[in-house]
Amino acid sequence: MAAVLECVGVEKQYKDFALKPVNFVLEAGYLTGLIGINGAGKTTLLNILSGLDRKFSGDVIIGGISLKRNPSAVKQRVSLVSERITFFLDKTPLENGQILGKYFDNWSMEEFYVWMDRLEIPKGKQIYQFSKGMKMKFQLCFAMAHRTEFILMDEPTAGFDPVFRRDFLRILQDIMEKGTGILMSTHITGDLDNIADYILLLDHGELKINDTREALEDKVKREIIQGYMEKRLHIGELLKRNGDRKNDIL
Ligand SMILES: Nc1ncnc2c1ncn2[C@@H]1O[C@H](COP(=O)(O)OP(=O)(O)OP(=O)(O)O)[C@@H](O)[C@H]1O
Repeated sequence: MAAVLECVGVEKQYKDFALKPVNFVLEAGYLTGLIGINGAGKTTLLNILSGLDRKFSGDVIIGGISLKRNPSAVKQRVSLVSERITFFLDKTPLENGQILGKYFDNWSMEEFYVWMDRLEIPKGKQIYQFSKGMKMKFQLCFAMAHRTEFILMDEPTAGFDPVFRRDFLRILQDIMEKGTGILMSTHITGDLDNIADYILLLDHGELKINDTREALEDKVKREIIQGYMEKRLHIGELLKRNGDRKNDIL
């Protein structure tokens, strides 16, 4: 059975912001889009889910293991791709892999090479010389070599050029085909078209939508049809007002 990540009543309070109890379940092998405007709480939530931020209420359970009780075991099963994550910036991707890879049970140097080749990461260049997009790609390579069941991505497309943005969709599909679950935050909903299976919408720290994309599409289609019907009624009304009694039926 595919692993699940359960977010159970996760709450966090900052001075001027509250993440209200958040509950949802992610399934490995699917992509969930986490949508919200600036300041909605996306990064706050992703930092908690990845085990980076330990000061929160509630719990995160992956494959039955509690983040609160066993953070190191959970961190072996989830990785975070985020602009805020730091590696050894004065070292090369290869050196980072050699130094940090040994902390991860499932680390594969071979997989690390394969992904660095695929994403055209200069293996021998120090990371501080990388552009924003290159750093994000490097982190994705690192996450793939770490071979976790879930990858959390915080606005990954922000630094990508339009050409790579398109390639990135193919990459996400390949990752999912390997059985990995993806939770990807964005405020560009177009990034999720044709790829997201589930949608979460955060609004001022509150989870307002937690649904499949299909269900949301059906709802919108129903609303469009409803709108169309209303328009018809309005036209009927117009005709009536214009003295056309024949169209009373409308
Ligand atoms: N360390 C902190 N101390 C106090 N408040 C914080 C801290 N980190 C974040 N916040 C606040 O929490 C709220 C949510 O921030 P967060 O970064 O999670 O939003 P976001 O949805 O990721 O936004 P963006 O799309 O701009 O990245 C914001 O109001 C922010 O000011």
